[in-house]
Amino acid sequence: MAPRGTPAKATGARGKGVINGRDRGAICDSIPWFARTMGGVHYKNGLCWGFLVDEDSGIRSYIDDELIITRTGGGNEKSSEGGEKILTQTKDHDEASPSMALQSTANIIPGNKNQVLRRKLPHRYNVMAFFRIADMWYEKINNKKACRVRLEKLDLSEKSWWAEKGSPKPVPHSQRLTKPDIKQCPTCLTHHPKVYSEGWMCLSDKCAGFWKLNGAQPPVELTFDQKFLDARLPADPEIQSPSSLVPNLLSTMSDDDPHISTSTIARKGVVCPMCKKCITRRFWNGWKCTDPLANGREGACTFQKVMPMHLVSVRSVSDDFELGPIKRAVWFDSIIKPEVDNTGLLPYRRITYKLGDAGYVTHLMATKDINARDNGPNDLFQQLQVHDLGLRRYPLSAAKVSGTLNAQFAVNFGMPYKYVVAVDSLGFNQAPDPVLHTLGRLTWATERAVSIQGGAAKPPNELLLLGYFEGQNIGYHDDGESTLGPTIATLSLGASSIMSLRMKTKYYLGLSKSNKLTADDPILPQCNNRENRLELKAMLEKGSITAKEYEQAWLASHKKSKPKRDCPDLIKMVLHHGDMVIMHGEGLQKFYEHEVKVDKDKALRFAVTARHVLEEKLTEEERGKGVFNLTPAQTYGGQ
Ligand SMILES: O=C(O)CCC(=O)C(=O)O
Ligand SMILES: [Fe+2]
Repeated sequence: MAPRGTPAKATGARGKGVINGRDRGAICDSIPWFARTMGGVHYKNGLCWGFLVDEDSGIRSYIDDELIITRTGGGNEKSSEGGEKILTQTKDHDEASPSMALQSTANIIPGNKNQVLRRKLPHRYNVMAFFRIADMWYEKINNKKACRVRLEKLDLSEKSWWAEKGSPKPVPHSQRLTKPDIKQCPTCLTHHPKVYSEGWMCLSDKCAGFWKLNGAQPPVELTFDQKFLDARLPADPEIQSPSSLVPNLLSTMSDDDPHISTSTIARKGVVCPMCKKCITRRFWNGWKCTDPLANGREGACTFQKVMPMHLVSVRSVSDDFELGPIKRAVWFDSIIKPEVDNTGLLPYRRITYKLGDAGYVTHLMATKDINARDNGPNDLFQQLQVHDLGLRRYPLSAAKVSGTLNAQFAVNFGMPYKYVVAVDSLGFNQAPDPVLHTLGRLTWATERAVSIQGGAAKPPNELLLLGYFEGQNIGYHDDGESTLGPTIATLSLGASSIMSLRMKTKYYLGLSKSNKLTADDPILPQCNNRENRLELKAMLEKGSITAKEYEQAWLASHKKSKPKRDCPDLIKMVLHHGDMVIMHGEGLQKFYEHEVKVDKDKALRFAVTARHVLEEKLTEEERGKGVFNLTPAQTYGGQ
């Protein structure tokens, strides 16, 4: 469909745009009115705030210098014949009507893969201008009802930056046509504009005459009526945009504000004041437009904003009245009942949760005295903030949305640990004193937690330090099993958190996401439908049923068990400042997963995790990084 005046081939836009979005993750992090990593519309509190129109803008979409016509909801999928994406879901109610009633503004982000605009756009994602929803109606797309909107640019006096080079100045708003052709439906009596030049249609989804052209189904390809495209609502100075088009977050934060440096708002992205690129908060102490890790692929904008990192005290992140637990646990009634040992590792209380052959989780609970000793958790919490550790956020290795970063700030010392993030590791000889003190504590905890169970642990040769700003968590994951030894020890500092552990869904249900029976299903204790699974497996092994009969009986019994989707949490622990957790057993990472949720309004937490990376998989140089010699002061004896 090529309405009058639209060039057939993409031509150059006259301007450079107002914001440069390289990837969707950075856009969503930096622009408050488009914080949606999935889908084309950002809804919040009942209103539409932004539309992203990229390659799949859907059938009968339209964009020009002042107007956009798009869909508000539903999912797209490639049709079975391939090619054009088709509508697969619709919404019963439309989300655009409150925005229209309240005359709120919305913004448009076209991606450079958009074919409808036919303009060469300067960036991968581009921000246009403020628009308002001028019309809303229903159509049928792929035989499903879909809500459509027509948005008009708010300020018609200025030529749009994305207008074609050399295009004429816009006609003054006062001289514009104000109404398209409008007709009343003889059946439902509502009024609708003539949207398509092929003829007027009733656009009320409840009407018997809905979406019919002279009583018959309209063709799929339709052409917008030129009057519908030309009409503009009268100018209305009352309609104001609620925020700046180019967010200026930095102007709202004072360097002197002691509450801001690790706050939720301070880990948002910013728009570079020099080159207008959306930049995420990748660095512990601020934003840099060019990431040294990108090796020049990003251009060379020199903008950086370094935030003074105000010291967060243990007091301000600790709810405990006298700063620290006194040998007590919060009892969550975990499904796995713990063993409690008050004497074996004095002054710690040791709580161990056993998960059969898979392994065990030991929680060492610190005391007020442990925390207050020299170079103890209170000192370490402060020292880790004072030293420049090089903490930063890394791209998430399995990100669905390009540019998504791991939530936490990380730095890796010793052998490279590449499981969660591809972190470039520093040798232990570059580790500052407080980091070596944490290594001393974790080496002690690793050895003690395993030897008290009659085992022998390999000492750690890798340390990952994670910094959690306010509101950051780590979702369910495992720490990987192929390159790591079986013991993983973590020291918690600062804000308290809840660590939970559950069986991976694949083993809990015995079924993958794509409904395939899990091969070599271990049928672990606490898994769903365990008795029946064991019985069927025994029958299969005896040869009393065939593999096919097994599968059929298995699926039937699974369905009957009415399973929950995910395994309930088997272990839940409150990790206080100074506590250590030791996970031991390969099966623990293979069959189970863990998550940590930090007290949500607390400014800061560090988690320091020591692991043993298997050396066979590493190069000579990498092995050298894991060698360390602790001084007597850095060596910990459990006090
Ligand atoms: O924050 C924590 O206590 C645990 C972190 C963790 O699970 C990890 O680093 O893999
Ligand atoms: Fe982990």
